[in-house]
Amino acid sequence: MASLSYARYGKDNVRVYKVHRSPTNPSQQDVTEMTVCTLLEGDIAASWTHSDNRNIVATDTQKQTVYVMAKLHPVNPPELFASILGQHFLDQYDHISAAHVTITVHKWTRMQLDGQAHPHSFVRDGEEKRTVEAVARRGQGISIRSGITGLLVLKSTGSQFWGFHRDEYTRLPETWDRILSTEVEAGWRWRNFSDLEDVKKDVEAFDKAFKDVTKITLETFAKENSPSVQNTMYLMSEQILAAAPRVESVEYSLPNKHYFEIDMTWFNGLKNTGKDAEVYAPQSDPNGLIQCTVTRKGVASKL
Ligand SMILES: O=c1[nH]c(=O)c2[nH]c(=O)[nH]c2[nH]1
Repeated sequence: MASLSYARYGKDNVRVYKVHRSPTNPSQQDVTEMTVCTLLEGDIAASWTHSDNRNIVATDTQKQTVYVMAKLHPVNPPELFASILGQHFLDQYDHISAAHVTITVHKWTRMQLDGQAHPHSFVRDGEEKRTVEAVARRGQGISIRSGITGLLVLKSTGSQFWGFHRDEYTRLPETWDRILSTEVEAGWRWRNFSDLEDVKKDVEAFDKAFKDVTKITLETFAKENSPSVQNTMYLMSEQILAAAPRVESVEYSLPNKHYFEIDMTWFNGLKNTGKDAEVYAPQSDPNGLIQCTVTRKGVASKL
């Protein structure tokens, strides 16, 4: 017969905004906007199997908890706030065995006006998001995966793709000069944290890693004469492992967003391919999709 083999539940898309006003100058403010998801595991099966809701911490309660924790605690870095929330659910509810907390941070960059940082005006200067997935599991500490998604980049030259396998299915010509564009999704997993205090001890590492990953990703993308998306993402991952000692593994997922040359010889012999190519057709689909996980030596890998 049937048995419930896995269940978790919670509130998704909890939108939260928090302002910090300087105690000495209240118009000098910092803001954070994020979207939070909480999912709880534990002794909850009876709700599914026997209509018994006694152990169900309502998803509304989980949402109210997010608001209260955001009021009582720092929301930055998001890795810390996710850990505080996760640990709270374990401390508050004995029958909950694991709390999954996912945070997506939305960019608000301080405006620069006449060369001056404005005290309380911000601009959305990019759609890329900082992300965190934390799991607080009773007796097993806190595991954290940080990430960045939606970072759209393009280079108009400095990318090649040749020497790949050819057979009767192959049509793609080799190229020594092509456009390369992708929407970066990167993730980095931290060595397990024994508890919330352990997270707090390393709290500066989170913002540093996010800055380092962004810089390494952009610089490597721009500077390398890329032989393939595969090689470029590996070089990025290696540098991140070197820059962030507590990071155990790095994951990249990179779509290859193609730009096709357009043959215009039908129009009075107009040359627009090869070295004459200037006008291209950006493709929305299909796209290549290249993924990897690069693990610090000595840590078990999945390949
Ligand atoms: O960098 C690339 N890797 C591939 O595996 C591939 N395949 C393809 O058609 N173009 C590319 N580009």
